[in-house]
Amino acid sequence: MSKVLIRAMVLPMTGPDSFYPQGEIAIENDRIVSVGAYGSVPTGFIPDRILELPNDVVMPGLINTHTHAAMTLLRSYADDLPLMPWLKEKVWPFEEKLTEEDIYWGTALALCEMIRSGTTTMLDMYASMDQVAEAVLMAGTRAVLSRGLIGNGPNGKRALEENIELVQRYHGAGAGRISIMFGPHAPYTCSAEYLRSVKVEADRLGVGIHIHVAETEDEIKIIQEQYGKTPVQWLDELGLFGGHVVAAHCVHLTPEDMDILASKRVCVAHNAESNMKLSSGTAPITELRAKGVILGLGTDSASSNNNLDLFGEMRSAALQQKLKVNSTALPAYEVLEMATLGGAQTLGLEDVGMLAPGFKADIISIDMDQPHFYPRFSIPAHLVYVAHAGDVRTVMVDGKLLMEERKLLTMDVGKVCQEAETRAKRINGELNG
Ligand SMILES: CSC[C@H]1O[C@@H](n2cnc3c(O)ncnc32)[C@H](O)[C@@H]1O
Ligand SMILES: [Zn+2]
Repeated sequence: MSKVLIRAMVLPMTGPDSFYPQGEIAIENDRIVSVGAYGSVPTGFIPDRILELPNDVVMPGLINTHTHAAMTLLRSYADDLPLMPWLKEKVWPFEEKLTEEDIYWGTALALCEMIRSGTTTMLDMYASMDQVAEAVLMAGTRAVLSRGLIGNGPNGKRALEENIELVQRYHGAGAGRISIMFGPHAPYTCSAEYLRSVKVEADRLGVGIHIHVAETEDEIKIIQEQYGKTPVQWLDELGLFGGHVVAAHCVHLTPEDMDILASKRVCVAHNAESNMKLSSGTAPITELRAKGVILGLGTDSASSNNNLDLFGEMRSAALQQKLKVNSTALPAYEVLEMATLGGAQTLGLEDVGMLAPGFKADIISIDMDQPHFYPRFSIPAHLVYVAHAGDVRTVMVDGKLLMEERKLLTMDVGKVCQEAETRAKRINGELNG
């Protein structure tokens, strides 16, 4: 039994007006007991530990709703290309060379970076997902994991079996910190028959589906030529929607596509920086919000971003919508919601994304006693337009500290960086001499 009391400025993300300049959060084991102003802690709550953080803002841990964690090994390896040549000429040949251990260490590197930038939960899509799950269990974070399924390739059938085994082995692992979804890669890499069989298995096992959708104009053209429809219409007609689905990107949508996403309650993972870097386009986030679509933020991989910093991603997402629509689009609090509660809803996690009694104690603190945070007019604006990864001081998941005073407590950062460097350079040597 552990009891922790945090004293700080508290932004609970329970509504635009809720903020405690002198707040307190009481935590018992993995859950929050109370959140309020100084003195609000229930009588009889005797903490084992008090974290005094009067100059920090404490908020829910950030949620990355679309990534490929192990691709940290390809960071700054394949730049300045559009999606299809990037995948076909650079990324897929590199990925062919990855061993299971490479994927473990690449994921560990991603988790070091995520914790250090305040991300407590990710939705991942990759191969060798047992390795990813083990890295998550070691790091102590929360994760939703999906086996990436390229159905049209020679390994499509085996990959689907692996996704089924992943559910059986890891759904609920780490005291519920890990859950599993199916990960059909995209409508252009999976046939109709394959996608139907993924949906049958997802329904049978009671888990969701995570898929790239409508990311580029090339994709729209391919699907239009093959099926005479938009990717969203095509997936809808196949019956893929209706259960829990996370559609990553959704950059190129018709008004009818947006209505389908809204009516089928498809959740959208928005990846502003990856969409900019690959020159894919600007997603219609303001319109999707207006239609009531559930929205989260993702970084995509460290190969198309090239970092996993959700603070940077919040800023980019906001600025990009302002450029596309007008300066009132996507204000700071709404972006913060996408990175916290919206992310939790996107991943189907009911007890994270807010600081409230009964919620999981997934909490971060940001050191506000730095020149770039003065004067303190608006905390949400500071968090979105000013803050960066290096401002995160404390990270807690399930009531356990993963980082304190910027020191990682669950991982040996030096060892992880060394392993990643050696492994990435080995593959580069094999490919490029
Ligand atoms: C089969 S595992 C997942 C697969 O997806 C690739 N990938 C990474 N980023 C993107 C993206 O933005 N669009 C499409 N595919 C992407 C990754 O390299 C893996 O091969
Ligand atoms: Zn992706």
